[in-house]
Amino acid sequence: MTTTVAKTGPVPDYDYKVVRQFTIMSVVWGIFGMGMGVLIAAQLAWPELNNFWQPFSHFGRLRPLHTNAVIFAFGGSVLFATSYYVVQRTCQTPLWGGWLVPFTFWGWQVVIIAAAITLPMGYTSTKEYAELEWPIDILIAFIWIAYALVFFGTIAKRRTSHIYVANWFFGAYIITIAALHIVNSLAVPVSAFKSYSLFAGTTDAMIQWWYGHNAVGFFLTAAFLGIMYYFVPKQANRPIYSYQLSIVHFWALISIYVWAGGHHLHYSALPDWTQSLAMVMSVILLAPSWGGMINGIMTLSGAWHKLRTDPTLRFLVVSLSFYGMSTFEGPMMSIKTVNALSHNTDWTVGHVHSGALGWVAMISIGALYHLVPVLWKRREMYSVKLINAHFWLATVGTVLYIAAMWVNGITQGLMWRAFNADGTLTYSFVESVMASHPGYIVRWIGGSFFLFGMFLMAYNVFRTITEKENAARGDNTVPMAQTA
Ligand code: HEM
Ligand code: HEM
Ligand SMILES: [Cu+2]
Repeated sequence: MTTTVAKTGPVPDYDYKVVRQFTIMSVVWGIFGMGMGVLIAAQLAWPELNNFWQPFSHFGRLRPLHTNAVIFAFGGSVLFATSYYVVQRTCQTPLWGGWLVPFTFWGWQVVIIAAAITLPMGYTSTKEYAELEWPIDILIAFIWIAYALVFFGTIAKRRTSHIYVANWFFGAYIITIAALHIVNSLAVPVSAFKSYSLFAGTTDAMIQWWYGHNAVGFFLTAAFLGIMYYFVPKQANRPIYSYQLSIVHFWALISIYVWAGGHHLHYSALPDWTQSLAMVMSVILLAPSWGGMINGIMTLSGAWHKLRTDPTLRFLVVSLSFYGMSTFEGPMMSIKTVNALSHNTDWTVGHVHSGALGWVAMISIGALYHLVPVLWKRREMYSVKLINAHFWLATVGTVLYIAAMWVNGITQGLMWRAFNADGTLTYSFVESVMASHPGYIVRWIGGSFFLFGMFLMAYNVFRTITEKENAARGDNTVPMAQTA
C-alpha cells in the first residue's frame, strides 16, 4: 500500500496471533455453516430427512443455525481476521487494546457455540438474522464495543498520515452493525431465554428490515468491500484503479443503502410512500454498487494475464462479477411489479446465494488463500493446484445453485398467479412444490460442490501450516509462485 509515513522509526511486529486464530476458525465455521446449508438443502429435497432426532434437527430449527453460522461465524471470523490484519498493516502499528483483542476472539467463539446450542433447542427471538435470545445479544454488544475500541484505537495511533480506504469500509461496518444490533434487539425479557420485542406490528417489521437489509449492506457488503480494497491490489500487485472513485463509491453506498430496507416489505401494511421510497433508493443503489465493482475489476488493468496462473486472484475477481450480478438483480427485484412475482419464491433464495456464495464466500476464500502463507511465514500455499480445483468447485457449485433457484422461483411465481377463466386458481400450492423438486436436487448438488471445495481448502491450509520446508525468507506479503 502506498501510505505516507508520518512518524519515523522501525515498524514494530504486528499482532498476528488473533489474525491466525480467526483465520483458522473461518475455515472451521465455513465448513460447519455450509455443511448445515447442504443438510437443510437435502431436507427440502427429501423431506423424510426431517424424521430424525426431533424436534432438534428439524428444518425450521436448522435453517437459522445455517444462516447464523455462515453469516456471523464464517463471515464474522473472516471479517475479524482481515480487518485486524489490514488495519495494522495500513496504519503501520500493532493492534491497540491489550486484553480486549483476545476477548473479541474468545467472546465471538462463545457466541457461536451458544447459537449452535440454543437454536436447535428452539430458543429464538423470531427476528430473521437476529434470532439469538437476549443474554447472547448482550454478550454480542460487549464484544462489538470491544471490537470498535480495538479497531479505532489502532487507527488513532497510526504511523501514517492518511487512513487507507479499506479502513473506512471496515469502520463504517463496525459502527453501523453496533447501531443495528442494539436497536433491533431491544426487548423485554420474561425469562432466561424468552423475550418480547420492544416494538410492535408494522413498526417492528420496519425495524426488523432496517436491521436485516443494512446487515446485508454493511456486514455482507461494505465490510467485504474493505477486503476488496486491500486484497485485490495486493494479490494483483497493482495500485487501486481510482482513488477518487473509491471515495465517491464509499459515501454514495453508505448514504443510499440505509433508505432501501422497505423493499423487503412491499405490498405489506407499511405506508405506500415508504415502499416507493425504498424502491427508488434501491434502483439508485445500482450505481455505487457497480462503481465499487468496476474499481475492483479495473485494478487488474495490465495484470489480466495473472488470472491464468493465479487461482487466488481468480477467486477475488470472480467474486466481484457475482457482486455485480447480485447488485443488478437486487434493484430489479425491488421494483414493485417484479417483486410481485419474485417475493416468497426461490428467486429470493437464489439472489441471496449469488451474493452469499458468489460474492461473500468467494472473496473470503481468496483473501484467506492470500493470508495463510503470510501469517505462517510460508512462501506460498502447499498446493496451488488444489486452490485451482477449489476455484472450479466453488464456481460451478454457485452457478448450479443460482440457476436452479431462478428456474424454481419463476416457476413458483407464475404458477401461484395463474388463474382459470372462471377466476379459480389453475394450480394448487402442492403442485408448485412438486414442480420445484428437481431444482432442489440441483441446488443440493451445487451446495455439495461448494462444500467439497471447502474441505480441499482445509486440507491445503493444514499442510501449509504444518510443513515447514516451504518457509519464506523476508517479506512474503505477495505470495511468490502465485504471482510469478
Ligand atoms: C454450501 C453452501 C450453501 C448451501 C447448500 C445453502 C443452502 C441454503 C438453504 C437450503 C437455505 C434455505 C432456503 C429456504 O428456506 O428455502 C438457505 C438459506 C440462506 N442461506 Fe444458505 N447455503 C449455503 C451457503 C450460504 C452462505 C455461504 C451464506 C452467507 C454468507 C448463506 C446465507 C443464507 C441466507 C442469508 C439464507 C436465508 C435466505 C432467505 O431468507 O431468503 N448460505 N441456504
Ligand atoms: C444493490 C444491491 C441490492 C439490492 C437493491 C437488493 C434487493 C433485494 C430485494 C428486493 C430482496 C427481496 C425482498 C423480498 O422480496 O423479500 C432482497 C433479498 C435479500 N438480499 Fe438483496 N439486494 C442487493 C444486494 C444483495 C447482496 C450483495 C446480498 C448478499 C451479499 C444480498 C442479500 C440478500 C438477502 C440475505 C435477502 C433475503 C432477505 C430475506 O428475505 O431473508 N442482497 N434483496
Ligand atoms: Cu434489502
